[in-house]
Amino acid sequence: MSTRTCPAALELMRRAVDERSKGERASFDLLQVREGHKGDFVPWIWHIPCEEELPRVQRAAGFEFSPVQDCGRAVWESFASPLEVAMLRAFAQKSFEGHSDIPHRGAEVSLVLPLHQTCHSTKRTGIPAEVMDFAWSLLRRVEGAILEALMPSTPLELRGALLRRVQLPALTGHQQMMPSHDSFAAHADRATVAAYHYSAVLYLDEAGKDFEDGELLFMDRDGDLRLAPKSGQLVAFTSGLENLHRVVPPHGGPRYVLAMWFGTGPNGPIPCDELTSGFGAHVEKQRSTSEGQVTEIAIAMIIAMVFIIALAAELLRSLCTAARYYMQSQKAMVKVPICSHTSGMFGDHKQCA
Ligand SMILES: O=C(O)CCC(=O)C(=O)O
Ligand SMILES: [Fe+2]
Repeated sequence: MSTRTCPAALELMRRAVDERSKGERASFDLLQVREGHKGDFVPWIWHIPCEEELPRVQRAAGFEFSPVQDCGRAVWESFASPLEVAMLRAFAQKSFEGHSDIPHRGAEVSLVLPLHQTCHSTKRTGIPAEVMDFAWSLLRRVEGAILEALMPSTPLELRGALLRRVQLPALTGHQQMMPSHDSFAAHADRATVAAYHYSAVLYLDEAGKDFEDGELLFMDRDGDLRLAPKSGQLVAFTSGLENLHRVVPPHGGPRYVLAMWFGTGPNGPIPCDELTSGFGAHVEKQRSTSEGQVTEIAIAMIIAMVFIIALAAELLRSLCTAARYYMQSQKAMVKVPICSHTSGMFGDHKQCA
């Protein structure tokens, strides 16, 4: 069974989006609604009723799952250190901009891909071990934070992790955003991928500083709740329709995030072909670039060799000519006798050497 879309779930989501997109909507700052906050080093936690219809239609369509009993959202204001943020950003930039052979899909690079047991051998290309170790431990920390704040009833399994850059106007070519993954459209993560039960987003930039707008909006029935990204901030939420959300398009700079999804229950790892779909285009591009470079170098070497051979032939010819002249002049010098004339009592006398 595919872990991906279920048409009935998508239809439900479409209806919820229609219903919540009508008319003027009130808008509040999520962090101003301070229920559940206990102190500076603990997350803001909101418990909200679960949306039951989505899991129901997914189960009817044959998707297995462990029910998510407690729904909610949570925000950690400084979850990742500035060094961790800088490392993730640098790694994302490097992979998007072609300075490595890390597989990416448009402006997304998957961190889960190289760690996946069945994809591991074929797709572990170019990602430095220290980056993977660091990313892996960060992902485990996020998992631990979700377990603590949102209390799933069964252990979590990592089912997706994408480093993503959103930039407007969108870049073209191999760095363009994936239309199917653009988070500007209102959605519930679990409606688009049935195996996603908990979502988390780590922000690597700051709204109002690195870009304008770009807030995450939870589209609640009574209005929108805005969360303005801050560097190092983590937001986690249950992935059902209770957390229908969208991203306000940012302006004036790229907006980097690490988006992560976890699942409970028996789905198991997402099949390799689903995880790898669309990834790796840049690797191919790089290969063809390096093949092109090899051809160019070979042509340049052949031209240089022809030039050197012609030069050497010319040099040899000049040397031979010079040597011939020299030999001839030597011969001429030998053949011409050097004579001296002397006159004496017994007549003229000629003596040649
Ligand atoms: O970038 C964000 O703030 C949210 C991203 C998101 O909703 C998603 O990737 O599903
Ligand atoms: Fe989402």
